[in-house]
Amino acid sequence: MGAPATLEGWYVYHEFRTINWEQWKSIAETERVRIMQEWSAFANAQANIERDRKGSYGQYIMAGHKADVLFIFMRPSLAELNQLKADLAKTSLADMSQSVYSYISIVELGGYMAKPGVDPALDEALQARLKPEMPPHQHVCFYPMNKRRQGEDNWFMLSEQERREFMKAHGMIGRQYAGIVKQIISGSVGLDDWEWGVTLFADDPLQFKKLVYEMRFDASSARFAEFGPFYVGHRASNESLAQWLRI
Ligand code: VOV
Repeated sequence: MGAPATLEGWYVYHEFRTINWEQWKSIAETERVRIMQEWSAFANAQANIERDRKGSYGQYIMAGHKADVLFIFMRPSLAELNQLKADLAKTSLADMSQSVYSYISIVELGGYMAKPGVDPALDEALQARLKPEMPPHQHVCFYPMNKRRQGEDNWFMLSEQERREFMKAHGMIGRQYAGIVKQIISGSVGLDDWEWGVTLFADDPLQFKKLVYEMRFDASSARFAEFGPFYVGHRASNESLAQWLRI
């Protein structure tokens, strides 16, 4: 036995924030407009970096009490994500909000996704999955998860063959959602509190429920998966974020 080979791509930083509404309402309209203009410049700079294929960026408005907004950043290095954390903190919108949750991980693919005899660094399709552009879908869903280590249900004590079979069945369910739900699986063992971060993208949020529920009945989730909190939201352009915040 031994750890299976994995392929890693960009580091991922999910930043969840809530707006300090009292403070936001207490400032002048002109100041709110200035803050949102400043934010748009920040977000546009992120979009340019994405266009240059040096990272990726998404901004979302979140449902429920857990967070108001989610910013997702991907970069080649952790140090770049740490710089981004500071750049974000220096914006005026950061002064009007606070971090309520964050998640650090790295885009991960099973090593057997590599084509035999082909250098993964030269496989363009693989590289596009390891360094993904933020999918354009209208909705996002994030949750962290572990694979169980309990009695008979210990994922990490299975043989490679067994794990492969479980993941094959898992992949078959996922494939039925091709073009409907896109997943970015990021590994976080040694990086954050759970073993993986799951980020799903879909135009119709109902499809998150359908997919996650269907997977619950598959052994790889039914027997082995443990889940953290779920976050769901919709994609926000600079204009729609400003509109959402308008008093
Ligand atoms: C959109 C659907 C979708 C599709 C097509 C899909 C396919 C695949 C394939 C083919 C593979 C294996 C190769 C690899 O890439 O590693 C995986 C791998 C993985 N998945 Fe997945 N998954 C999906 C979706 C999908 C969901 C919704 C979840 C959350 C589980 C749930 O119950 O809530 C998930 C989890 C994972 C994890 C944690 C891993 C890594 C496990 C490990 O031990 O390595 N995944 N996944």
